[in-house]
Amino acid sequence: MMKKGNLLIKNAAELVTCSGFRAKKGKEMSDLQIILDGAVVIEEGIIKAVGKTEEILKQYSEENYEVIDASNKAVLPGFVDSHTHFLFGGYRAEEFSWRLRGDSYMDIMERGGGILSSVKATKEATKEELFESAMKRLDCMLSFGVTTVEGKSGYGLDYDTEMKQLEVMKEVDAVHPIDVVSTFLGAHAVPKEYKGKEDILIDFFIEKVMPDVAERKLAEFCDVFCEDKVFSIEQSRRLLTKAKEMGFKIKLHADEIVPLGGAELAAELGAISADHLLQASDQGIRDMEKAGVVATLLPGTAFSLKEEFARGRYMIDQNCAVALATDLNPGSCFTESIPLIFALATLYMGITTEEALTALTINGAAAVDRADKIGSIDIGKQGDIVILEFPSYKYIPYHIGVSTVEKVVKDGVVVFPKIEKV
Ligand SMILES: N=CN[C@@H](CCC(=O)O)C(=O)O
Ligand SMILES: [Zn+2]
Repeated sequence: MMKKGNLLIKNAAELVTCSGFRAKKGKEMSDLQIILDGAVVIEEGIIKAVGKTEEILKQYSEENYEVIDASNKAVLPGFVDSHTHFLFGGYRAEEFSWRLRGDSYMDIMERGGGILSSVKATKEATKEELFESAMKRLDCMLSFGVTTVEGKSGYGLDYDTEMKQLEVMKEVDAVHPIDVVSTFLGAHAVPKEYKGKEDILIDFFIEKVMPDVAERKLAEFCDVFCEDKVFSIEQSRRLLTKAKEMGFKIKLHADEIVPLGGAELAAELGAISADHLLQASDQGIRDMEKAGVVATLLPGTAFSLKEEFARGRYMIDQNCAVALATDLNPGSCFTESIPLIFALATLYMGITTEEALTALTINGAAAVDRADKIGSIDIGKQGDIVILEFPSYKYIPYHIGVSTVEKVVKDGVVVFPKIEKV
């Protein structure tokens, strides 16, 4: 059980609350609900009061709390990185250089590399090795202000390795300050022996793996790589429909490389989010808006694969709720960097700084179905807070690619920088 703190943060130049308890759509994404000279009180890890410093100090005595003076600093909700594959064995640096020389991501996968090479390395890795490397990646994310992360299995594709990934994710969640939301992504790639027999693999997940994952509560979400030459719309529909019956919430890797209709399927099935969406159709975007599916965009991946970015501006103008995430993985996007995501979203996707901040806080929370608990500085939510070294959130994309985070608070406790006792 992580420690829960009693903390009072006062004199914040900007207290950027991002206030809300559900995903923000379209124009709502620009409304950050900022309190100038703001203060926030956290008791037992939960936000108790939010307001102007003067008002808060009339009601709450500083001597009952650890106090942080945030003069000349902006205070924001902790970031929610709602799409990652942070737990994996091995690396694929060689593949990166193949891509630089012109090989495509899908070609590398077709010839047995890509995801399948991470599957091999993850099968070979011990639980201890997976744990150690995952903890290191989460430490890096924490330094960027991430307080909740979604993590997927999918580098196993067999019973034992999928379970191993999910079990280690649970162990990491128990000891690391960042909260981990787990997703079962068994249907992430097709091993050689299942080529042309994808339906049999889907049956295997439905019958043999998912019931145990559900019973052992190893994952909250079920996801699928719905893509040409991976899993079809029909196979994805079958898998996710069963997943819903078993109590999983659902997500899709949708319309990343080919416009297959993944966005439409996400809306039809009532998915919590559809992710990537580089090739999502106008109809798919309209369907997602109507069905309230969060569009999770991963600009780091488009950048790393040298693809056109997803149409973030258009989606927001169509009144969608957009989230942004790193997609940290060993292949298509090996980065934990929130500043990089901010830079790409604002400079290349036509997304404003305000919208990007919403996309990484309350909408990230909505993408993991936790908008009632995290993603904003509201009374009753977890005391997950980021303090910048600068007086305004506007410095985040302006200081290009560099972290502006000075302190991170999780459940009312300062967890970054780590205070080493001497
Ligand atoms: N596109 C599919 N899956 C991952 C990549 C995983 C990998 O290349 O290892 C993604 O979201 O980008
Ligand atoms: Zn992914």
